[in-house]
Amino acid sequence: LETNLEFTDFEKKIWSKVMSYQTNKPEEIYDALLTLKDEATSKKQHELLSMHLCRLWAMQHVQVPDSSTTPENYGFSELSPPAAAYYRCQQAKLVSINQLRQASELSHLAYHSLSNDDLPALRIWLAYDYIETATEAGAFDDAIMAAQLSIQIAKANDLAEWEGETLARLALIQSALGNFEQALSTNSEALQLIKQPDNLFETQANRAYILMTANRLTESKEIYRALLNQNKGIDDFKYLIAGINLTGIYFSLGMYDENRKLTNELLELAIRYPGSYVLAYTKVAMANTLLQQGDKEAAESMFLQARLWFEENQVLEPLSRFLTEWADNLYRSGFYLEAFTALRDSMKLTQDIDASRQKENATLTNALITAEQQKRELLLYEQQQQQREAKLVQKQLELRLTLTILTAAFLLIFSIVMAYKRVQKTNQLLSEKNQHLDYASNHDPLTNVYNRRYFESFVLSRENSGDKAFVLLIDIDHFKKVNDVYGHKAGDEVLIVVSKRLASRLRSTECIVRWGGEEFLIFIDRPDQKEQCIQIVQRVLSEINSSPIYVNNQHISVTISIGFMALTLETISEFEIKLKKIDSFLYQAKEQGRNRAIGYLDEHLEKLTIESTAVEL
Ligand SMILES: Nc1nc2c(ncn2[C@@H]2O[C@H](COP(=O)(O)OP(=O)(O)OP(=O)(O)O)[C@@H](O)[C@H]2O)c(=O)[nH]1
Repeated sequence: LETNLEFTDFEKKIWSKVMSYQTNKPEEIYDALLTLKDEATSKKQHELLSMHLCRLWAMQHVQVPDSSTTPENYGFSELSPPAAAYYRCQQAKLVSINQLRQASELSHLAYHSLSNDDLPALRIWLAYDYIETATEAGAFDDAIMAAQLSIQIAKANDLAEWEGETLARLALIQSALGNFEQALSTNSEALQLIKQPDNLFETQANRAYILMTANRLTESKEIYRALLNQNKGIDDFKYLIAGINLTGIYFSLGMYDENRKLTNELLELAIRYPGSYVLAYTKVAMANTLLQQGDKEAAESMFLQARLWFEENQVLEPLSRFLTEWADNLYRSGFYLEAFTALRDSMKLTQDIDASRQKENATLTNALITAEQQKRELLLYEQQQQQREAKLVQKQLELRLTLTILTAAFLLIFSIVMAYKRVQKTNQLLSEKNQHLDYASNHDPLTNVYNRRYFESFVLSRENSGDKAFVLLIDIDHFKKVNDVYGHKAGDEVLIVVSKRLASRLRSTECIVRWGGEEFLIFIDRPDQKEQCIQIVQRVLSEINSSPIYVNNQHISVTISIGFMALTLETISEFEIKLKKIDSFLYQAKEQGRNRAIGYLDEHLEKLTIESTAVEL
């Protein structure tokens, strides 16, 4: 279930600065941490840094509340709901103004607001802090869980000293639960890891205390004696702490002489620290010693002085224990009434403590509920954030999809248009080509008049129409000579000019056909009258012979001979017979001297010869 518990580089930097508390003052660490502000990039990094800044600020401003400094000043995000780091900051501020009950509530809240998303460096700090809060509230399960988390993260980061300190605290919890063997074993583990002299002293004192609680007084006594020897003339407080506990053991073991000697020595030393807890504790030891010696008055006075200190400083739990011992001692010395009073006071105090514990428990429960609510809020907030992000991504996707569709549609339309244009162009080219082919298949390439192929289909389309027509078959006279004299190319030119001249007078209903080499056919659809046919023939003859043809700077005079016939369009075979007849008329025209026309104006009339401008019957 656990995520990666190793510190990142950023966390390591923070850690090394905050752990320099033995050589640096809080304000120095505070300033050192400020230099890391720009390196915090994520929200969690900001929270970790802000928690330490806030905590160090509170340490510098103990008993001087500064309402102008809100948590937001430490970079806690206003956007997201408060998190564990924020509560730890608030806790530090409450401690600084001595609001310990509220501070302890916030300690609960801070620890229970932790999530796997929080940085290991924040989690280890808050977990360790919480061990004490939870123990004081009697929430031993919570305390053990917090200790385990602290140990786990310490192990993941090779923080031996931290792991040792946590184990030392865990041992005390185990001892309080009556698991003395486990407590001693945990304490041994701690002793192997701890190197710092202060921590080492405390852990050894813990061991002696556990042994004392387990009623292993001789072992306990040896440790206390060793600690006493180590600190004599070196550290008064350590000497006093070890000494006070040792007097208790001497007393319990009936070693009254040693007890008296030590107690006197301790009191002499403790008096140098008026108002201190060590003085109060020493006075309790002294009171018991005096009572044992029979000096009841001095003993009672001494105990009262100590009792006042405990009451003033609300250190009630040890006081209730001392009262019980005191009552026991009074009873043994025969002061039954005093013993009863002391015992009654002790019980009253125990009741008060229990009530206070219950309050503390209620506080803890409240804190748990609040933490759960906060976690839910945080989760909701993150979900909303994720939803917002997801929506954004979806919108971007939709936009991209729309763009893709639009692009695809555009490309499709574009390609369709292009394909359409290509088809159009191809169709146009094809139709042009077809037109061209059509033209080429129906026309004579030299003169551009219709060819015989066209005429055949034309006649076929008119088969049996019964329409009247006038057909002229024209042949250029002595054309071979033109070729011979002026060249074949000039001959071609002559053919072109002749065809143009023949076509110049034709109407849309009339057509001209290149019939052979120098032969042309003129087809006149539904001629009006015979006179008009004669005029046509005359006009055709004069159109050619009236002016020479100008080719290659030379004038070539040309005449034509014509065979003609006015006819009715019936069957093709009949038409072919008639064409042969026309051909024979043409032949006759040649025979009769050329430059003339011979034919029928009516199939039933006689043959007619037309000479240039004159008409001969
Ligand atoms: N330059 C040219 N000459 C052609 C073409 N087609 C046919 N000819 C020539 O036309 C001439 C026809 O000669 P012939 O049929 O002997 O008759 P002719 O010389 O016209 O004499 P008559 O018809 O008897 O008056 C031939 O010499 C062909 O070579 C052509 O397309 N171009």
